[in-house]
Amino acid sequence: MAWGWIVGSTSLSMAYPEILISVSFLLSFFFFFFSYRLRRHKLPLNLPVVGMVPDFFAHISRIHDYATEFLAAAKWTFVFKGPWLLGMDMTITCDPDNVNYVFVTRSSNYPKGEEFAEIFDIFGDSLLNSDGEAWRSQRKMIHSLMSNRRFRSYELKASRDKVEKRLIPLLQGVGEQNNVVDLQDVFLRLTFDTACSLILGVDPGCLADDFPDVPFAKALGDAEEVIFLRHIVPKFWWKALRWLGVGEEKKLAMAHRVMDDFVTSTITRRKESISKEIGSREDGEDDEEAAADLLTVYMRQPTVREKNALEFDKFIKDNALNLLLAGRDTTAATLTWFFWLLSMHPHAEHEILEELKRHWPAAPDETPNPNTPFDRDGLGKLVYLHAALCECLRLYPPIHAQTREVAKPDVLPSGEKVRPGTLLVFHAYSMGRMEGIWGKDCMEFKPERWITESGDLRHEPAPKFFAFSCGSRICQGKDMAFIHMKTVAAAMLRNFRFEVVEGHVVEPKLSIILHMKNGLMVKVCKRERSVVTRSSGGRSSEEVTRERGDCCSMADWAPVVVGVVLFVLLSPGLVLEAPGTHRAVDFGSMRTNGKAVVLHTLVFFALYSVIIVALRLHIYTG
Ligand code: HEM
Repeated sequence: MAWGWIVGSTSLSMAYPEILISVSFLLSFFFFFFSYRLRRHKLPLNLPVVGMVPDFFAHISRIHDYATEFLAAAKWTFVFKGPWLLGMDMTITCDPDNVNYVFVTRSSNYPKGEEFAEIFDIFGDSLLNSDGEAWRSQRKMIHSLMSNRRFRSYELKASRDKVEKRLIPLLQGVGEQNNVVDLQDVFLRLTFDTACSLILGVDPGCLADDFPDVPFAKALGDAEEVIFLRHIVPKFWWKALRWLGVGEEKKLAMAHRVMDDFVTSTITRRKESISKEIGSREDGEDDEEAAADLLTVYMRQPTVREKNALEFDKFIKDNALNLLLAGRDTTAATLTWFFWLLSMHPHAEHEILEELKRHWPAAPDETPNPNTPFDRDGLGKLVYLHAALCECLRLYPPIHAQTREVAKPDVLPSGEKVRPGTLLVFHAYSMGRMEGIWGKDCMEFKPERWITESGDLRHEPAPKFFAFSCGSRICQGKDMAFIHMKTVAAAMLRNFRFEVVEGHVVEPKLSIILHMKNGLMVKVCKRERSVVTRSSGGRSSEEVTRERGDCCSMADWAPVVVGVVLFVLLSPGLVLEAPGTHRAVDFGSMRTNGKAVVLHTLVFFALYSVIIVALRLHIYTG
């Protein structure tokens, strides 16, 4: 074997070979022992040189559950070791005290940072990417736009319009033709049309019977995947690819161009028409019927009209893309997980339908009723629906993790010391699944936990319910998101039943947003008067993994089995007597070749890591 030649070709002899043999055996033993113990305790395996990266990649197909397991084992905070010298160590936490400390109490010491801005470079100098004064002034402006009275009523109207005129007729068509449809795709199209209408005042018509190709939507999906990759590969690697313009980075550059072209051309067209509109109206005259999207509201502000064109364009362009991402993907992802959860929990679906019946008294006739009779107050009465959405966001937060940098050395409430250069990762997904935070039933979907004894909605503090972030950077679209999601869910559930296609596997996609990897394939059936809900044919990836129970136990034993087999295979280079050759150890004379022992051990570790990674990848990806 090549390794045997390498091992044998070194020449340094050492006295006391027994010590080296013992060290080698001890190392191997500890390696087996700790790797086995760590896996039993669900902690990642930390290897020399490569750190925990092989273990991480071995579990990448179930990355969120993997993080949940090791955070639970580590009591909510864990220092993840990257390869030596690459600066990829990170402190991962799901401890609400740490969240409160970093996002609220001492937020000035924990900026998003320059690395975040670089990773999210396609969003320019937008709100999402900035810190300090630049962030504060943009946040203030966006807050004033989103709380504008005309925008607030337009928001509800636009949302209802899309549901009544597009979504319900489309689903009705799918149901009548007995077709199967991907609900995730439907929601992404719907929320893209709605977000464009609300932000830019145009409807791209993405949600249509023929499901047209939408380059912007595909580009945004590609960008989300590549930005996720930037988080998990070494910095120098993705930067080199970006510089060379190849691989995934080329995909991102192309996606960026498509998105930029769309936003720029739309804004240019809208600016002209809004200017004409404003010009044709007398000063101070306020037309209640006129469009009141964010761009229009922004342009109608007297202070903005005085701004120079460059300042204006920069603010709008940088933030439009930011808001489209914020508004489209988060809401669509939540709705997708929500409908999947309902398909698995008929009781919750039944409760929502009962609530809808109470507040939507007219019984549906033979044809689906597209009209959603809910205004802001009406939606406010749908407490159970709201609770079910919160429960979905607890278990499947679309922004599954957030990062922060450290400005000055500090100690977190959990006791971890942090200093400049430490990357903090707050894993919202794990936070919703910790027994110590949500109780023994934390893994169950129970909307009831959000309802008080008096029937009101239970408020949970933001550091605990972290789906919308917390502190000064809490999501600005939370209200808007609930209005839209409740309008969509109420209309869909009132009119249709959804059956997840038998055997469809549901699992998260590797992306900055928690989308479903395979979408959500469903059959659409018209809702009958007597509501009969059925449990779903779809299965979660966790269920699939559970079904492969033998594989899991095999995964637990894999480090030990591989270690023993590898050691036996490698042993000829270490222990066999071979006069005249330069083996690591010549048992005949008990002479040891020092370099060869080191090499032997390194080869052992390297092969061990590769085999374990390959094995685990095979086991978990099937
Ligand atoms: C279920 C739906 C939504 C969820 C779960 C959600 C969650 C979040 C989270 C976790 C953040 C913090 C991100 C970060 O700081 O990196 C955020 C920020 C933000 N969200 Fe949302 N969001 C949702 C919907 C929306 C909608 C519909 C809008 C409006 C178009 C919106 C607008 C924003 C904005 C402007 C920020 C930036 C706030 C800042 O940095 O000061 N979000 N959102």
